[in-house]
Amino acid sequence: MAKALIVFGSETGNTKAGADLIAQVLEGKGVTVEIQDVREVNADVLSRPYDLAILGVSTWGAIDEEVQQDFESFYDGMADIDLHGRRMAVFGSGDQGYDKFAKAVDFVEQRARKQGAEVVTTSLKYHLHPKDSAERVKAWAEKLATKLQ
Ligand SMILES: Cc1cc2nc3c(=O)[nH]c(=O)nc-3n(C[C@H](O)[C@H](O)[C@H](O)COP(=O)(O)O)c2cc1C
Repeated sequence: MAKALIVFGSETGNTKAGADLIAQVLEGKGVTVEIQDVREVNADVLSRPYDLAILGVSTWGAIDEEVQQDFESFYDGMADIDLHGRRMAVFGSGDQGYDKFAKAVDFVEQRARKQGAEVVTTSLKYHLHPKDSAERVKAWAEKLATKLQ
């Protein structure tokens, strides 16, 4: 059975809600999912033998590679990890009212690629709570599940 890791950083719960929804879809497809709050892990967790690591990060300011505050040390730690051979995907909540919508997702995706990871699908960005984008979020998770077959 495929194993996926989801690590999320979430200030007000919007990215966490996405993580929960994605986990629910993957589990429904028979994937074993471990969800971790980014405050509880460091980037070394990405070296463990998951079939897919999914990173969820929200955006609080979009300058100088800014990521959600709890995610900062994990993001810094990613720079020291060889991710060749690792399969990853990235998602996160933002607010479409900002010029740079959900930019932290791009920063994390770029870092994953730079460290050698294969990013298996286009990163997912949604506005605020995923309830208004639930179908799109679920479709994204279903696409991830197909990558694990
Ligand atoms: C001070 C502040 C700055 C923010 N900056 C951005 C931004 O630059 N781009 C964006 O898309 N959203 C921005 N947001 C919106 C958050 O990303 C959005 O509320 C998101 O849903 C929070 O997700 P979380 O609860 O998972 O942390 C900002 C919010 C606050 C309060």
